[in-house]
Amino acid sequence: MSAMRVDAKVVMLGKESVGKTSLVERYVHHRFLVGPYQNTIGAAFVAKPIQVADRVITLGIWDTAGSERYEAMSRIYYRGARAAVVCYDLTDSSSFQRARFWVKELQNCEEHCKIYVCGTKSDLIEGERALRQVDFHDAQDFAEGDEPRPTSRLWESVISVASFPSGTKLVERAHTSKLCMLGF
Ligand SMILES: Nc1nc2c(ncn2[C@@H]2O[C@H](COP(=O)(O)OP(=O)(O)OP(=O)(O)O)[C@@H](O)[C@H]2O)c(=O)[nH]1
Repeated sequence: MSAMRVDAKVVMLGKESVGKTSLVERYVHHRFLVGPYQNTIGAAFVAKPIQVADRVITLGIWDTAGSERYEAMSRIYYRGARAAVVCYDLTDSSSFQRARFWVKELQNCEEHCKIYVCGTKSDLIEGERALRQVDFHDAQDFAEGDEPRPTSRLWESVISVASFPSGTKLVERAHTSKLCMLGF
């Protein structure tokens, strides 16, 4: 059996339970899994063919485990990635700190990797704004930041899909987020 050809490697990074697997499930299988949370062990791989202009390319998506216990392993998965989706949970400020960690690391180690910062679980704050622990403007400032190489995009809400002057897009809901916005 011949090995599958992957045209672009994409890696999902972020603290445990932020919703990385849910995003991938939504994108690849158009579903949101309900039921007890099962943490990813090591990493999971899924291939997703997408149409870009007149050709089909295959994304190879590595969904890494968020637990710090697997941190060293996650480094293996982001090596050579064309894009990284760094997720944080809008209701968990510590997850945003963790996202900052991954963004910094990618900026230092993976020069050619496009970085997308994605706030998840917006449905939780829709009914109760007080649950929000990560300020929108803080996330936006960070994504557009003063780093030598700023992140490519910040997503907070797929519904508003607001466009910012820098071209930043916002997607906030794991249920509806579309990784196809990666722009390949
Ligand atoms: N309310 C809500 N819950 C979500 C959302 N996305 C994920 N969850 C829940 O959050 C929990 C963790 O989701 P996962 O997708 O497994 O998180 P993960 O980042 O892959 O976690 P690790 O595998 O530990 O790294 C699960 O119980 C999900 O159902 C969302 O958008 N809204």
